[in-house]
Amino acid sequence: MDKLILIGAGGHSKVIQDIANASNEFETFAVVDDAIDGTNQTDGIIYANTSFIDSLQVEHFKFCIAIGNNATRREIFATLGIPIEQYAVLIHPTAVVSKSAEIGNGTVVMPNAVVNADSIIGKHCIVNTAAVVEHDNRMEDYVHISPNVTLSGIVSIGEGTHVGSGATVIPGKIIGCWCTIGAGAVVVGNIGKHVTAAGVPAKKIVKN
Ligand SMILES: CC(=O)SCCNC(=O)CCNC(=O)[C@H](O)C(C)(C)COP(=O)(O)OP(=O)(O)OC[C@H]1O[C@@H](n2cnc3c(N)ncnc32)[C@H](O)[C@@H]1OP(=O)(O)O
Repeated sequence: MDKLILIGAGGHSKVIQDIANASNEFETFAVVDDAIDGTNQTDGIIYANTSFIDSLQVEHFKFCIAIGNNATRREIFATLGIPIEQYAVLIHPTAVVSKSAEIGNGTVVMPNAVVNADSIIGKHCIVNTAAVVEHDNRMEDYVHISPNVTLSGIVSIGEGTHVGSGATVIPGKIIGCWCTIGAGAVVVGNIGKHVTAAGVPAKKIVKN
């Protein structure tokens, strides 16, 4: 079993620990976070400040940036400098992932999610609980697909975009990078970069 180190100790990290426990492929060795002072051990897991990683030979461990915020995952990956091959792909045993799908290092696929044929998912993405990523999707790095989202066939999602809980994207649509799609939205047209869109059909939200 690979020894797993989770970076981040919040709610998202707890769900990832459950995935690691359920997978029989990983054992959680440590949870590190900038908010933890010093080092302690609970139930055989080390809880430590992020600087704990400096004392380790990273090639002996697998890592996961267990933080929900997409921009923060990108920043931490860049700051730590741990090679991408050391980041785990974590897939809950109840998730269904096509053999022809590709999933990048650092990505987590949560319980009951589905990733269908020939979809390509980037690095450090989150396919959250019961999300459906249909066939031939393209998802760049640092994307978060929230619980119960449906991405229909041949959807493309740009880097860092967050699709909110229960949203649906109809087939063939393209959503640019660093967008936020509101919970429950139905995306029926392409969406540009850095856009927040919500509603049915999804429309850009402009803040005054
Ligand atoms: C396990 C997990 O928890 S994973 C995390 C999943 N997280 C999510 O799904 C969150 C998704 N985020 C949202 O839906 C947010 O409401 C956003 C991003 C769409 C908008 O957030 P903000 O920018 O803070 O906008 P704000 O709350 O001020 O609302 C702006 C307007 O949009 C409306 N609005 C906000 N969210 C939505 C939505 N999902 N659908 C329709 N309209 C919405 C508001 O009613 C408001 O309308 P008004 O100007 O007429 O009063």
